[in-house]
Order: sequence, then C-alpha cells, then structure tokens
Amino acid sequence: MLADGKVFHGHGFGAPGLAVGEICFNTAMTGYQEILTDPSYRGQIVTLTYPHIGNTGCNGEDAEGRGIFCSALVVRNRPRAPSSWRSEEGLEDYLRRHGIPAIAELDTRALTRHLREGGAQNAALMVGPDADPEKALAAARAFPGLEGADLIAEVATAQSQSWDQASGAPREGYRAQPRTNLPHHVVVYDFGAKRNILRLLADRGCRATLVPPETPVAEVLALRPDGVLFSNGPGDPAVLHEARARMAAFLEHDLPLFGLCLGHQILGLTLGARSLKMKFGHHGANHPVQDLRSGRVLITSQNHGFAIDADTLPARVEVTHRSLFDGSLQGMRLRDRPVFSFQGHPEAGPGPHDAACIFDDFVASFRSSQEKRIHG
Ligand SMILES: NC(=O)CC[C@H](N)C(=O)O
Repeated sequence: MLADGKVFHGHGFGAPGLAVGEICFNTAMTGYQEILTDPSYRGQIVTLTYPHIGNTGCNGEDAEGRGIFCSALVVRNRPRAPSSWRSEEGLEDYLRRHGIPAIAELDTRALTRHLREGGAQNAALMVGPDADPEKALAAARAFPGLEGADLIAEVATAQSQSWDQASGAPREGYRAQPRTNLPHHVVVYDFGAKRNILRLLADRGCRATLVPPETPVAEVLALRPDGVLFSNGPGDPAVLHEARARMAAFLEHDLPLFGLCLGHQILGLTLGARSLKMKFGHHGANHPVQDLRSGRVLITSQNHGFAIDADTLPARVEVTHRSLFDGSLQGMRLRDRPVFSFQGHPEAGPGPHDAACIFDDFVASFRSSQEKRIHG
C-alpha cells in the first residue's frame, strides 16, 4: 500500500506482519543478499525489478552487515528452489529468520513506473491473515519518511572493532587465511559500513579499525591512522550535525580522508554545499559514472536517495565524477589536500568492480601525504 492510496496485492512470504518505509526500486540483476544486508537501506522497502530473485539462495559469506536492514522486500517471482553450491538457506527462510516480510507475484514493472513517475514515497506492506488495506494505508501515512531521519545509531557499531584480516567473508579463495602484518592502518567511521569496504581495504594492505559515529577526533588521531574513511549509511545526511563537526575538525589535519556515499554527502555538507532529496534516487548495479579527468566511464553500483548539489560546492573542490544518467555529482576532491569522496559504491559486492580503483587512490594518498610530512 503506497501512501498515495495505490495498492498492490500479491503472495506474502518471509515473516508475517506489517512493515513500513520509503519504497524504492533497485534494478540490479544480481546481489539481492548484499542489497538486503546493506545498512544504508534502513527505513526502506526495496522493490527488485529483476524478476528472478532468490535463485542462488543465501549464505553467511555474502552479507554486507550483521542482518537484513531494509524493512521489506518486493519481488516478481516467488523464490522457491535455490540452486547453488554456495547456498546455505533459501531466501524465504532467510527473510523469515530475520523477521522481514516480503511480497511476490505482483506487477513490479507497474510499481516501478509509478515510483519513477511520481517519485519515491512512503509505503506499508502487510503479510498474513490480518492484512488490511485501511490499516496499511494508515501505517504508510504515519511513517515519518527519510527526510530528516537520523538512522545511523540503529545500524552502526557501538564499540570499536578491528578488522585486520579478510576472514569476515573473503570473496576470493573462500575461507582465506587471516592476513597479518598489513602495512597500513585506516580508521573507518561506521555509519553502517558495508563489509566489502573492509575487505577491499584488507586486499590493499590496510588493517581497519571500525569506530562508532560519535568517536571524538582526538581518539581517532591517537590511533595514528594513515587515513580515515567515512562510510556509507542510512537516512538523511543533512541532520548529521555532529558528524559534520567532526569532519570539519579532520579537515584541519593533513590526513588522507575518504568519504563513501553517506560519507561523501557529509563531506559535501561540511565544505558548505547543500544536500537534496532525489526524485527516486539511484539504486542499481549498472549506473554509468564518468571520471571527468580521464573521460573514462565506470559502471557502478549505487544506492542513494539524497545527493550533494554540485552547484553549491566551494571553489576549493574539484568535481571528479558525474552520473551519466542525470548529471548528478558522483565524486569530488579537494584541490589542495588528499581528501576525496565518491557517491556510488566502489566496494560493490558482487560488483561491478570498475570503481574499485578509487580504493587504490586512497591508499596511494597515504604515501604522498607521508612524503609531504617528511619533506615538509
Ligand atoms: N548508501 C548510502 O550511504 C546512502 C546515503 C544516504 N542515506 C542516501 O540515501 O543518499
């Protein structure tokens, strides 16, 4: 049930009950488990436009976070018989175990067109014998929406954790050996970080310390990191005033800083730009983004409903990437400092991997800023 009163009926599966959120559509053909477990989807009902979802089941290795973070799932075909040597559990059981309601056998194309034309809106899904259109409509209308929503406390780590091995769920060479003696150290401000960020850092020789969003700057500096990464996360970046204040303090130090998705938006706001709510956002795995310096086009994974308005960036910022779908800002950097950010997901699991080179740039910036410190 959409807040505008449009209703879709289908077959419920997953956990029975009521779920509310902003409904969005994601056009990725693969990676449903990574989408479900991406903490940035907190507060959202995800519609997958690709009709065959669940075919390869779910497993413990592909999760991007500790559970499922979206409120509910909408798919075309009901997933019945997973087939993959990696599958440990079918999608239906996986959803039920995490208490997430889902719906199938409805016209996901009609729903997607409706959202594309009218823009994102709030919705409710009811699964089970108590499903009732009036109750669902009241619930959809009562949902406060994502604008103004600070959701990071619900998804971020409460305690510092270290990630010095790729053992969390290695992608290449399953159950790879823990990696020790990694030469670099990155502190990751966890606003709902996807695990693949940590895996890609480990792949590049970085041990990571994940810290809660409210960790004071001095505490992070005392860890003597080579660089600080501000992660992706859910909700509206405009209300994260404390994160912005912390980012401003980091900008006073000559430390490489890297903002990803929500982290990119916090950087933009800190530098004085404005954020905006997009009509229906970017959610998919094949979004073309142009690197304006080389002209190269990267096929990227995306999941964001807010964006930084490039027209409001100050002169010290260089726009490095733009979306070829709508021209919106996708990447930026400071002209005079090793500080940069990316709106999409260069860490995308299961891919595409075109933008993973941005992690290489981050690691390369450790070296150049160390050289600068040594040679003045
Ligand atoms: N993936 C993210 O970090 C999303 C950032 C922010 N919550 C948005 O929707 O735009």
